[in-house]
Amino acid sequence: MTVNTQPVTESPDDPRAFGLPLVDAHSLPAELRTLVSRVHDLVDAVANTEVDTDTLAETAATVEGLTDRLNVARRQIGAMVRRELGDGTTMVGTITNIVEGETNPAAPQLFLDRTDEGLRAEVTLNTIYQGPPGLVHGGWIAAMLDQAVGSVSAVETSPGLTANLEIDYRRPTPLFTPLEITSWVERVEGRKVFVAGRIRAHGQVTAEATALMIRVEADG
Ligand SMILES: CCCCCCCCCCCCCC(=O)SCCNC(=O)CCNC(=O)[C@H](O)C(C)(C)COP(=O)(O)OP(=O)(O)OC[C@H]1O[C@@H](n2cnc3c(N)ncnc32)[C@H](O)[C@@H]1OP(=O)(O)O
Repeated sequence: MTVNTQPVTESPDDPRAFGLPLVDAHSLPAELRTLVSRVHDLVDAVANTEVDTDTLAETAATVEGLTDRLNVARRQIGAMVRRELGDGTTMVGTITNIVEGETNPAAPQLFLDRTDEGLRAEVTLNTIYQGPPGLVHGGWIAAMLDQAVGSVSAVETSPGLTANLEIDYRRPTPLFTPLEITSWVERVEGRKVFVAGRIRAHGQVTAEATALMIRVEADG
């Protein structure tokens, strides 16, 4: 049996949650956010460490114990989070989303916010997201753009799934550099939402995406 003892707001009536457990981002405990951030740093430390084997073995045992401690109370798969955007509107997504999820230490925490054109985020990536030396992995570039175009479609129309995603890699996307990610809706035809997005580093476009999102309705 799993028990969730965290003091979070349950709001099952938002149709964008598809009947799944939904919490408001602002009600997540500060302690959880701190833990996520510390583990994010831990992943980077593990990925890059050259310490001696005794330290490695001790650390592995410690981490195993911590994992067991946390696993006594797990969220339901698909649990959702609702975040408030700068203009007061809200966005709903899975709480462990690999790009944006508040509780996911592996996520780069790409927090998109509303602009006049669509959505925008800024993020700086470290070697956890490395593909070629010093550069962001192409799959991660696609993942961030998928998130950005999927989210703008959800915010400006209603939630949907990516049917098609096309990426043009224009220039290498550097690590340890602020990246600006933007997305916007180009047109809507019934359930089909045609969207686009881009990533810029130092003001120069490094990648561009076009995508087709298909809006889905909650059952019942
Ligand atoms: C569940 C929602 C969660 C919400 C979370 C919100 C946060 C968002 C952030 C998340 C961001 C991350 C996002 C992710 O990671 S989403 C995860 C990755 N995507 C998927 O897993 C989707 C898999 N595919 C499907 O489930 C189905 O194919 C879908 C649902 C997409 C459509 O199957 P459905 O049976 O419903 O519809 P339909 O087949 O009648 O097609 C409808 C229309 O679309 C046209 N068409 C279809 N495919 C293509 C194509 N490839 N190119 C061009 N056109 C295409 C088709 O011809 C038709 O046109 P028309 O004949 O009407 O003119």
